[in-house]
Amino acid sequence: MTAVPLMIELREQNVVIVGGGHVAERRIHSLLQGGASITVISPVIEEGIRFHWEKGNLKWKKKYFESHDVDGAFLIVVATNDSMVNESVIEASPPNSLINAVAEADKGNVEFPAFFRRGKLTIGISTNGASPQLSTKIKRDLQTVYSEKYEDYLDFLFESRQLIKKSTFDKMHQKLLLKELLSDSFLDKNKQMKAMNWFGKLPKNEIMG
Ligand SMILES: C[C@@]1(CC(=O)O)c2cc3[nH]c(cc4nc(cc5[nH]c(cc(n2)[C@H]1CCC(=O)O)[C@@](C)(CC(=O)O)[C@@H]5CCC(=O)O)C(CC(=O)O)=C4CCC(=O)O)c(CCC(=O)O)c3CC(=O)O
Ligand SMILES: NC(=O)C1=CN([C@@H]2O[C@H](COP(=O)(O)OP(=O)(O)OC[C@H]3O[C@@H](n4cnc5c(N)ncnc54)[C@H](O)[C@@H]3O)[C@@H](O)[C@H]2O)C=CC1
Repeated sequence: MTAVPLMIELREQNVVIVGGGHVAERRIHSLLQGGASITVISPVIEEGIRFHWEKGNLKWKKKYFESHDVDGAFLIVVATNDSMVNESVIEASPPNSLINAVAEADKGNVEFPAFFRRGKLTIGISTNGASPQLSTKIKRDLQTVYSEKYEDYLDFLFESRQLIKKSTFDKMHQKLLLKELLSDSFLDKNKQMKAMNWFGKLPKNEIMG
């Protein structure tokens, strides 16, 4: 069996992270980007987690895990260094909750891919648990191919698409035009501005507004 990639909306969802070590810190870094409502259960926490706790970005319960700690959780990150504790967290998890078991992936039902963002572009890599370090290596390779330039480029593609969709061009022409924007030459800011100027002047389809 192989896991299916999904992008997930976690804004204000209850996420419980059991354990406050290095892996928990890595998860927090990703989850805060999604606006999750995070509670960390751990007697001690890494500096990076403390930083976010002091800023009010997450809750911290300074204690050992107890089964009621995962009540009402949407996503649970099982990240202690004690396999017996990890086991009891999984057992206490509500039915249908998402579980990321960092020490034994098979015991959970969601995995975190290696990923990076360029504005609206997200590139995630998974090896289905075979080699997380290969994922990291591939991520570094792709970071050079999809450089910082892509951040503005994605905004350009987004805005152009809105304008093209509102134009009187038929669907076929719209699709062709959108495809043309994938030419590397549009990574150039000047070319983007010229194109936007042109798209802005296209007659609009009044029915679509
Ligand atoms: C299945 C998965 C489930 C999940 O955690 O979601 C999982 C599972 C496990 N990882 C383990 C070990 C390590 N993981 C890393 C690093 C990363 N691990 C990540 C994801 C995943 N790890 C998911 C699969 C993703 C995929 O298939 O690629 C990354 C990509 C993303 C992230 O963590 O955010 C992140 C890179 C961050 C980045 O660069 O972006 C390192 C290196 C390091 O820490 O520097 C080591 C030590 C070296 C080694 O063992 O390889 C162990 C053994 C633990 C033990 O020995 O006890 C297990 C448990 C098992 O194999 O069952
Ligand atoms: N998925 C991944 O990417 C990786 C997974 N791992 C696995 O993840 C585990 C955790 O790794 P690290 O974060 O580096 O460990 P760590 O040793 O830095 O942190 C462990 C944390 O668990 C907490 N803890 C221990 N007992 C607890 C309890 N009863 N209740 C609540 N919290 C408790 C500790 O206070 C500590 O904060 C490792 O044992 C290893 O098996 C390790 C590296 C990468």
